[in-house]
Amino acid sequence: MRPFVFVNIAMSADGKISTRERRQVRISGKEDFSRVDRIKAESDAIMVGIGTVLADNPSLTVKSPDLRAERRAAGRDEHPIRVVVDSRGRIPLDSDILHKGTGRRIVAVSKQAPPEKLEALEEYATVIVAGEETVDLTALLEELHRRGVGRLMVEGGGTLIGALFARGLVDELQTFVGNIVIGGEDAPTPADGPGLLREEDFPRLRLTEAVRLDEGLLIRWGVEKR
Ligand SMILES: NC(=O)c1ccc[n+]([C@@H]2O[C@H](COP(=O)([O-])OP(=O)(O)OC[C@H]3O[C@@H](n4cnc5c(N)ncnc54)[C@H](O)[C@@H]3O)[C@@H](O)[C@H]2O)c1
Ligand SMILES: Nc1nc(=O)c(N)c(NC[C@H](O)[C@H](O)[C@H](O)COP(=O)(O)O)[nH]1
Repeated sequence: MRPFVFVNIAMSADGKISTRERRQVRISGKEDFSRVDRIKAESDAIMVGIGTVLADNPSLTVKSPDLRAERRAAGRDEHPIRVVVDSRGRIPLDSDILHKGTGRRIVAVSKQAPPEKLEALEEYATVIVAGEETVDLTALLEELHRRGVGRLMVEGGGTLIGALFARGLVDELQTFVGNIVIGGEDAPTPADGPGLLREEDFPRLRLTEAVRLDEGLLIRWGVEKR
């Protein structure tokens, strides 16, 4: 058993999620950021790859005091569990994700992570070891489910999202398309990594919503079961 997994990503009109230097870019407007805050508050956990932590240093906390109060009233932590997928345990110990906001953190590593780093990390987060070289995403999702995660939001980046799609581990995709053009063949996109080759392996999507938001478009897709 694994959680319901949905991906939320903001991309430019030309399909890029940041610059070729992997510098964070503001693609969403106010309306989209408040939508993101709401879907975050509705989740049990929120997951990113280490590339996103190193590039953006996000805290992944719920920003709205009202939404935090709603979670508390429902007997939940103020913020969803923050999960970092970090094969070699590269996460800096002063990352915002380990410090900002109350609540639980999980760092998922593979057997390649140095034991002394894991020991230091355990002061701030629960460490889950899954996989030999990279993190075994299927095993990680099963472990998160065992720990009570029913609804998991994935905030990127492209490498992690590409790997989740390739393994058939995504149930829904929410894409905000913003009104800028970033360009660059090396700029990250919503599903990076090696990509898929055979058409029969491509995840098929079902359009569930397309609405104007800010100066862009929010598109929601369900992923067909294979
Ligand atoms: N626009 C947006 O909504 C948005 C959201 C998040 C990130 N970003 C951007 O994305 C970029 C970061 O993305 P990225 O692709 O470099 O990194 P990422 O966040 O996808 O992290 C990738 C890393 O995860 C680790 N990993 C461990 N196990 C793995 C597995 N089984 N499969 C895949 N990866 C595994 C690897 O170390 C890998 O390098 C940054 O430029 C950031 O600004 C944009
Ligand atoms: N939805 C969205 N629109 C964007 O324009 C953009 N650049 C991101 N990027 C995702 C990313 O990693 C963010 O930086 C975190 O969603 C915010 O992290 P904070 O909790 O505020 O620290 N996400």
